[in-house]
Amino acid sequence: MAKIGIIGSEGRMGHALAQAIAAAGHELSGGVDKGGDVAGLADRSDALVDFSAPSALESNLHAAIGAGIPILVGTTGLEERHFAAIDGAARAVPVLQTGNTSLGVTLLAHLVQQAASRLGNEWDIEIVEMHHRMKVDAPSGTAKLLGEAAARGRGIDLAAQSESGRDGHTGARAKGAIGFAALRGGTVAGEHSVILAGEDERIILSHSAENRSIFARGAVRGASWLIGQPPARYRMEDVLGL
Ligand SMILES: NC(=O)C1=CN([C@@H]2O[C@H](COP(=O)(O)OP(=O)(O)OC[C@H]3O[C@@H](n4cnc5c(N)ncnc54)[C@H](OP(=O)(O)O)[C@@H]3O)[C@@H](O)[C@H]2O)C=CC1
Ligand SMILES: O=C(O)C1=N[C@H](C(=O)O)C[C@H](O)C1
Repeated sequence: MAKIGIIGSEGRMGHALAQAIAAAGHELSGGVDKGGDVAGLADRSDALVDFSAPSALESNLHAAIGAGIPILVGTTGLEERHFAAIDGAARAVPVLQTGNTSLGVTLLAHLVQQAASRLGNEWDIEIVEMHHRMKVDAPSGTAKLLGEAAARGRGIDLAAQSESGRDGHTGARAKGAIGFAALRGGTVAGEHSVILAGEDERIILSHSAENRSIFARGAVRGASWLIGQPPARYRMEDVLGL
């Protein structure tokens, strides 16, 4: 049994995570939200799980380092400086960062990488996602993760070849681009489709999250797996043995 602390405990994911911690037989060591004592939470936890906001990331990493415990970062909307901070923290403690903690999306990313590597760049890749009306970042962390998988398969740099936010006279699609489209509405937990569009045919690889429990279960599995691992940066693939 592990003592797991939640950052963002009063949020949608925080509530789902509290249930998943109990269901897995672990102990909830406590939770913090904006302005809370994250260092104090880290001191009484075996691992931290962060589903909060990018602005909280650096103090969360410091708290994990201060207590010498692992941290799983599920927060999305992260930028380059956040990834640099994660790399730095991973020299001191085990850190797992992912845009999606579910088994299904982790496997989907593998399938996308394989499909992209086998099909030439005359096959256009578009990633479409839909989430609930309260989501604040776009494209979703999962869409970016799937885009990275497709880019790895193609052997290209995603940042240099992504197209998003098309509007107005955009001109023709650039050959080899990976496109993103984000829809928002209702209470959708998470829908992602990777469309590989070729001459006269399309392959569509999709994942539907029916509720947040899949993310919560994956996060609990990831956090408990991190305990006892040496300091490094980990991925959900490591946890799930994929
Ligand atoms: N990786 C994955 O598998 C998944 C990732 N996510 C991501 O997790 C994040 C949270 O999602 P969700 O639960 O829906 O969002 P919510 O807005 O429902 O919850 C966020 C929580 O974080 C708290 N918070 C905000 N700022 C801070 C801070 N500086 N320090 C500590 N706590 C803070 C909020 O508190 P307050 O209200 O006081 O601001 C709130 O309780 C998002 O980035 C989302 O994209 C979501 C699902 C799955
Ligand atoms: O904000 C959400 O709700 C979700 N965020 C993650 C993302 O940005 O991909 C994961 C999931 O799709 C739900």
